[in-house]
Amino acid sequence: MSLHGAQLSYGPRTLWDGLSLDIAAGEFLAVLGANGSGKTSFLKVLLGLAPLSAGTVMIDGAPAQRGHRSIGYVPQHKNFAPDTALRARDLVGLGVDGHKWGVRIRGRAYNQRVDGLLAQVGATPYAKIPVGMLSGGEQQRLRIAQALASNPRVLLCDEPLLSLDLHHQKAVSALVGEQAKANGTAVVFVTHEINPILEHVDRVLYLADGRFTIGTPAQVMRTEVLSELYGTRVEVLHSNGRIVVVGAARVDGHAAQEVVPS
Ligand SMILES: Nc1ncnc2c1ncn2[C@@H]1O[C@H](COP(=O)(O)OP(=O)(O)OP(=O)(O)O)[C@@H](O)[C@H]1O
Repeated sequence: MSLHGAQLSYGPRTLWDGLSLDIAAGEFLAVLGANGSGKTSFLKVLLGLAPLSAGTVMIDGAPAQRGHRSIGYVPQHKNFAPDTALRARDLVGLGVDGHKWGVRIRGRAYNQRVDGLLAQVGATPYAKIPVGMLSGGEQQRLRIAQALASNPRVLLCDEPLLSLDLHHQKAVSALVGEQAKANGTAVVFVTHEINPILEHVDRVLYLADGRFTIGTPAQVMRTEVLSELYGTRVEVLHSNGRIVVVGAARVDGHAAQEVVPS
């Protein structure tokens, strides 16, 4: 997956410009930045849903386009309607490659694949419950299982940890990290909070006020680098293996994160 000289503007506002980036197979890229900095728009470009204003974007050797077969996508969380007539395992089944097994053919391979995915996200106990009756976090785990189902070459995740408790944040992060390393999936993971995924992240793309910086977490998550990016003093503190960005409220969008753990 690669972008070359990429620019995205909406009217007079440029979200980013001159963005060139190769994301290798097996690489885990975290996309960070304040509300409105263009994280979701970055994913939309990769999905072929938002055209670049300049530059090129290639996915798996072809220009980004809607419905690309190589892509698994975990959209930003929205709850299913309470009366959605789809059981948890059916939702995950929709992600299993229909070209191999067919959605209607519930053969052994299909069932084994769905069972394995449900187990991986800890969803086995509620496999037969309609999705609209599940909690936000339970629904989110199913969406992740669905996105992984086709063993995609590229996995795009938009704030997938938001409605998860700490235990499931860790489990899902590990699952996505393993998908990258064991299966060579290139992962782009949009998040406000780097700490739950820190051990899996290879590089960070940090967006701010129409500018960006790219590098390893150690290169990017530094006081000098983020202060330069924001054009204002931002402190990056390292405490008990956690990274805390302290600065103006607009810096990372979550005021609560700006409290240094004691
Ligand atoms: N289709 C569009 N037309 C015009 N402006 C848009 C469009 N899509 C997004 N924007 C604007 O671009 C900016 C970036 O939006 P985006 O959703 O990418 O931000 P984000 O970094 O994902 O934010 P958040 O953390 O709040 O989810 C916002 O100011 C948004 O209003």
